[in-house]
Amino acid sequence: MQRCATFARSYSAAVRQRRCYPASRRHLAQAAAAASGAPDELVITRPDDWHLHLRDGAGLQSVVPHTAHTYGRAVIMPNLVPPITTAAAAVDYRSRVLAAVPSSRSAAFTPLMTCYLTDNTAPEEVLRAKEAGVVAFKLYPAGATTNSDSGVTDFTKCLPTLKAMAEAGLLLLVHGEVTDSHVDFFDREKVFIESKLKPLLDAVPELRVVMEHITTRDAAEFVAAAPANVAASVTPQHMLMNRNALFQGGLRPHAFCLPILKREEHRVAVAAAATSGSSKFFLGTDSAPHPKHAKESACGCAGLFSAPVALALYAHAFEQADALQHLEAFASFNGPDFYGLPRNTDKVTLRRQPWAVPETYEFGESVVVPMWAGQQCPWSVV
Ligand SMILES: NC(=O)N[C@@H](CC(=O)O)C(=O)O
Ligand SMILES: [Zn+2]
Ligand SMILES: [Zn+2]
Repeated sequence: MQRCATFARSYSAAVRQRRCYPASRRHLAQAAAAASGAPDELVITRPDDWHLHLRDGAGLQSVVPHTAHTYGRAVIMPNLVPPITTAAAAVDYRSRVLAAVPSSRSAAFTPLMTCYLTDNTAPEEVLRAKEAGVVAFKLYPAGATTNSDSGVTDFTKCLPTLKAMAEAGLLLLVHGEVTDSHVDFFDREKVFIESKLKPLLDAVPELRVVMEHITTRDAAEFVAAAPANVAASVTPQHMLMNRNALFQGGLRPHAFCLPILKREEHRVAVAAAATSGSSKFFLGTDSAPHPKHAKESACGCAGLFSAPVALALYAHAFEQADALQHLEAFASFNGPDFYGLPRNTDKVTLRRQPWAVPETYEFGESVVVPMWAGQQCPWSVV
């Protein structure tokens, strides 16, 4: 709020001084930025998306180009129907993803595959996954989110497998929510940290763990204080939106994702952690497309499709926090460093050039409503 007021003031001052009316929204924004000393252009190392849902079939063809266009690599989530539970299935899925990459980016975009952890994943599967170039296993507590019915019911059943992962250098990516019906929906993440994540880390202290899509002050503080083998990915929606977005003038299915948006104090804490410059927090959009009709339903699916707009919105969130100087590390350095992979070497350019986010994008036979649909996004990826 404070920041918006400052912008508004400096914009009017700029217009007054020049005694003219800028011709376009871009000029308006640039005038405001110039008056506040903010940059109009950011050139950063090409980012990676460390948490992405691409689906399969015709939908996959529609969404892959949005990510391949901007990012060097993406960690591809395995929650298909049926889920990708084996190294062999991950290898097949990787070839379908690669076939959907536009030819202009085919040599430049690398999907990093994951496998879905179940109660029955054998330690040998971890070794096969390692051989196949799979980078991580994904822990979905059974029933916690979209397509998670085969998820883990009790992590102690997986201990030998988790130990094999630590030995092989594979990461564990965690959807950090409990599913007990007596736990308030908005407390699922906080309760998960105490009742599941801490015991898991005590049992396998050497395992590299990413707490995915953190949404609470509790998670931000937990990760910041944890040892160096624990990190977190952060989505644009959890930096920019609080739970009021779910009820703005009526029920808003396109703001529904899991973990669900939280109170403003949690948004502030998550945004502060992401923009702090700490190397423990990195970009993971959790872009999760669902057909428009599946969201606008009596029992709507969870997930925001952010791939076309996420990087620009992260820039917006970092600017709101006066922390644009930390955007590049968050988007392009902290993720590969944590995964033990090289950083990208080429660049992308963001320009202060507002654009109206389309109401829909093509999604197979259907359409998908993106995050920020119909709203102005102040930054563009050139
Ligand atoms: N984030 C979501 O709300 N949905 C994701 C699943 C997930 O990441 O939990 C999806 O696959 O649709
Ligand atoms: Zn999740
Ligand atoms: Zn996800």
